[in-house]
Amino acid sequence: MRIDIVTIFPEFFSVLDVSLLGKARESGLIGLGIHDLRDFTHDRHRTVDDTPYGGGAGMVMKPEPWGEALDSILVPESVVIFPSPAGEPFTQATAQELSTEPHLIFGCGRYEGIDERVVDYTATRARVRCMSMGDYVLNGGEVAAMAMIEAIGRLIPGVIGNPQSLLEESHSDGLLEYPSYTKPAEWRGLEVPPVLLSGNHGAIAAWRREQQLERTRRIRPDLLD
Ligand SMILES: Nc1cc(-c2ccc3cc[nH]c3c2)n[nH]1
Repeated sequence: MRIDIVTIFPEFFSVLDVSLLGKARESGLIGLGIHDLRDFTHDRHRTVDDTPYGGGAGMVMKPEPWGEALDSILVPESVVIFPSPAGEPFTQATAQELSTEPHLIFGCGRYEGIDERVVDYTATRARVRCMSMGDYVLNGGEVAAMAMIEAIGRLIPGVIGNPQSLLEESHSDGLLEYPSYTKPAEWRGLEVPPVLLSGNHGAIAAWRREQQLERTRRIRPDLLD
């Protein structure tokens, strides 16, 4: 997979050079390109925003720099993702779906957002997804893009050492994950559930499934609808 990111804060994504995704890049599993939107401006002040038509507070990102930036990286197979509080919910299912794509482009907005014509025009040349990370408002798309890149990247075969662990996490099967324990067997008067020390794998699997269902009912009943 190749991932390209367009942003006015390219340094924000330098963290992708380390940890899990850093290794995936070194091994060639993920190609990464980070593009400064201001490199696609032509005025002395490298202007990327202007006042909104129709009035209102704040500034809107100009379409021209976005058009040139996306022209420089877009191919018909691309999926262009615009983080947005007005987008469709990004879920584990979305991450799974996008992890099979050959090319993702993340368009990180700032200010009050990007001129809508950028979304409309880009949709004539590639698939466009406006995606929300949740019902709260960030100052820009970079944090959302970072979260999506991590959620997607870790699902790419070969990125995670033990793919079995992907099968047992929250949301991988539509339920919250079961509680986990490790040594010591007793800690500050708290003991590990005895079934986990029994060696009875059938009983352990049944207990874990029940824990998933109980947790999901208690914490996220909406997942059971
Ligand atoms: N889930 C979520 C996305 C955002 C978001 C995404 C892009 C921009 C650009 C300017 N403000 C933004 C906010 N907030 N919350």
